[in-house]
Amino acid sequence: MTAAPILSVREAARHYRSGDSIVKALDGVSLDVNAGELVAILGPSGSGKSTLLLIAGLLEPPTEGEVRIRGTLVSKAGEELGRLRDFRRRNIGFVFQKANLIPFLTASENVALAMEIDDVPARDARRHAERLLAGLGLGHRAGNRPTKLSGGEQQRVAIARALANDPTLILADEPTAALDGARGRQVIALFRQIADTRGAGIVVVTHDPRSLDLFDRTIELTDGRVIGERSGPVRIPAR
Ligand SMILES: Nc1ncnc2c1ncn2[C@@H]1O[C@H](COP(=O)(O)OP(=O)(O)OP(=O)(O)O)[C@@H](O)[C@H]1O
Repeated sequence: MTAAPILSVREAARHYRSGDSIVKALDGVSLDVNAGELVAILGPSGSGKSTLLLIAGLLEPPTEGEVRIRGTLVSKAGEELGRLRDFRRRNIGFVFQKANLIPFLTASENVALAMEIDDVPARDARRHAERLLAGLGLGHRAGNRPTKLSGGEQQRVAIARALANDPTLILADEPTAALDGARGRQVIALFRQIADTRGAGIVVVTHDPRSLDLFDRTIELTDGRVIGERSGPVRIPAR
């Protein structure tokens, strides 16, 4: 028997009313992501990339369509998502363009907090946070506050925080936008490693063509619809 995809979005639409007109932010998009897969979402500004992540991440309900996580129907049109808060915290890790760390907490406290909210005892949470940070090459930074960290380091702390509850699905919205090319690639390489070693399904919205060779698949959106899908890593020709 083949396992159900980690994430399955079916015919998802999200329409917003804007004055007298309707904005079709998403207009019938389907997407499956399997364990260990790293998928890129590409598309021009306003094409619906963030909306797709919000729906996949159970932060917004679709206006039409449904979302399954590991085969279980969790979100569909018109359903309230408040009841899924715990489910979301345990199963889905989010990484955003800005790291959004809490400025008065150290790196390890920021990561530990994600576990303490989930009732992990503080000492265990701190120990696990330090292990995660060390695994991301930040062991020496665990005691630093965010202002003492570079942009790339802050983003790695945010990734450690997203990994804290060992999610099966990780959703990242332009996580490398604030980073230079080399640091951006390091972040995507980290996602590649996490997909390979933990079997997480990972979806990354990106504008950066330079790291596309690290992805298993790219999906291109325009005007809320999928206009292209490519399997297999994109090989970037040497210049
Ligand atoms: N809450 C909202 N109310 C009304 N319109 C919205 C809302 N959220 C998004 N939209 C519209 O839906 C469309 C898709 O937005 P979305 O943020 O998903 O695009 P995006 O591809 O992520 O863009 P960007 O690359 O600029 O972040 C846009 O036209 C946007 O203005």
